[in-house]
Amino acid sequence: MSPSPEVVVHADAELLAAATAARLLTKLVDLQAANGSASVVLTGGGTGIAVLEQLRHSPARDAIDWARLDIYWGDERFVPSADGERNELQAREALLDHVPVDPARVHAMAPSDGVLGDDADAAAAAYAEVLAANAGPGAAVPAFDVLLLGLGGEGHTASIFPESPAAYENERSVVAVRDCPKPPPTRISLTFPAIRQAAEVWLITAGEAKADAVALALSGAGEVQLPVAGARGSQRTLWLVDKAAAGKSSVPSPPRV
Ligand SMILES: O=C(O)[C@H](O)[C@@H](O)[C@H](O)[C@H](O)COP(=O)(O)O
Repeated sequence: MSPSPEVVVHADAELLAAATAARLLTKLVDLQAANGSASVVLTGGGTGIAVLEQLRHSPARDAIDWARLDIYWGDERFVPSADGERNELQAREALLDHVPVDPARVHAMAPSDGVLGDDADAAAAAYAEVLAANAGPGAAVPAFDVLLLGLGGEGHTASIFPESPAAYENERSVVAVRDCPKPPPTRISLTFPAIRQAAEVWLITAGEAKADAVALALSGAGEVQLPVAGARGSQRTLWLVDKAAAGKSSVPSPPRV
């Protein structure tokens, strides 16, 4: 696992989303130049979707070769495919339906009205198979280049909630989670072992409501009580936060504008 998170603080939520979009764009362009392709794991939540919207509007957007980008999700709400709560639907509206991605390289998690029916465990197992099919030799999960995550006020990330079974999962790469405190209650989520296969994990969060979780995570809280603390990349863990979310942490604030 990477060393302690690097923290970058931006003045406000809008600047955070714009700066993160610019950072992601440059990262993916560099990866494609070096490796011929790139992979990214998207997150749900308002901040994660705001980054995608900013990326859509970037004048440099098509510097990314969208056809050579593998796209995954860190978690999904287990609802019907047309339900606006779906992270995939929100990501498509924000960005993916506006750029020429290769549909075969967009790996969405199953909806509750798909071929697997309303069986969240089957949906989780199916996604684990997708990950394994796209992983390197002997690996169960691709070595994602960049894995984006959001943060809940009580410390959840992806759909790993405090003290939940998913927080204790050390074998499977994908699990169904139920009775989530953040609606909708049933979700599909990557687990810590899967998240930690990513070269870089970027945690993106904004707002005063996240300040306690940010401060606790940066001061050494455990991953079961505060799951975001366990979300580390194999090479790098980057926390991209706004000033309000950093308000209770001893991290340098952005320059006065
Ligand atoms: O599907 C989800 O809900 C997300 O994956 C979840 O982990 C989200 O990122 C956080 O709850 C932050 O959400 P906000 O950015 O909207 O606060």
